[in-house]
Amino acid sequence: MKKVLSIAGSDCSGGAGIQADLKTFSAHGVFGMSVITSVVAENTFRVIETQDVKPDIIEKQIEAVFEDLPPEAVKIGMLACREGMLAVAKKLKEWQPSNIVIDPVMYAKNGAALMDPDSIDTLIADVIPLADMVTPNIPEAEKMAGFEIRNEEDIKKAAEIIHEMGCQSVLMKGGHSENTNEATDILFDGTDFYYFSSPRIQTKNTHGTGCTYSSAIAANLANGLPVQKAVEQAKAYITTAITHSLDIGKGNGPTHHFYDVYKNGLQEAL
Ligand SMILES: Nc1ncnc2c1ncn2[C@@H]1O[C@H](COP(=O)(O)OP(=O)(O)OP(=O)(O)O)[C@@H](O)[C@H]1O
Ligand SMILES: Cc1ncc(COP(=O)(O)O)c(N)n1
Repeated sequence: MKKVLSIAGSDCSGGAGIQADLKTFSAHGVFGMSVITSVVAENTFRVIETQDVKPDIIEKQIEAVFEDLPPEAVKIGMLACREGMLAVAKKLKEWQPSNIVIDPVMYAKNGAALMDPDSIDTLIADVIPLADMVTPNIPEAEKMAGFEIRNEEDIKKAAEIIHEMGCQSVLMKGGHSENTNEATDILFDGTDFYYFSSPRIQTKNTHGTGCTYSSAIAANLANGLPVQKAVEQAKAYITTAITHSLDIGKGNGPTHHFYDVYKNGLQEAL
């Protein structure tokens, strides 16, 4: 069985972060592992408080995983602060895993900050260059690229700027472009642009979509799929997981991760 590691924050309400990542890994038939960077007291409608894990403990968790169970892919989610980013970058440079997928989490769905805005320079200089794929949503891409994204040309321009930061590919997620009937993501591999579209589902229950999507991509890469196929199948998975998302909690409910969701997603992708 392939092994996949998530380096991310803990969402005690189970919809996003490490919890979403591990559910996604199980649904993809890979062995999931976790390095927790921050403990977030949050639920479907608010973030109460976060406590960042000490950089030394982040490093030791990574050491514990890699010296014993080296993963075939690594997904990186919430990195709250500069010190945590540097700890992760240091250990990944040391262990050099394949298939690193980085979801540059900056805000929760309700707008609460999950990353110190002052650490964006460290994210760009020290973390992004490690990535085989970076998966920003539109607001995150705007912060990274440094300009407002208004149309498809802007999305492509931002993808090129982010690619220049040293990652192998960039997947621009279109979940936030709410004035269209489609949810379209655009992958840039440094040469070509590839489009992945699904019908836009009318639901408020999208807590954890970004976490789930990047984890599904990492699991697919670990299972040996080439990059475009990994994204295509992850797109089918997230679309089905949103279609069957759960109307629980007072805010944005979570996506659904039953094994049949993966099977259905795969069938839709084929
Ligand atoms: N309402 C929707 N219907 C269909 N697909 C969606 C919808 N919302 C998001 N998606 C898809 O879900 C995936 C995650 O994209 P999204 O932009 O929501 O990520 P994110 O912003 O990082 O997540 P979050 O907002 O939860 O932090 C993308 O493939 C996107 O196209
Ligand atoms: C610990 C943690 N990590 C990430 C997110 C964002 O989740 P998403 O972008 O998938 O909705 C979150 N709300 N909490």
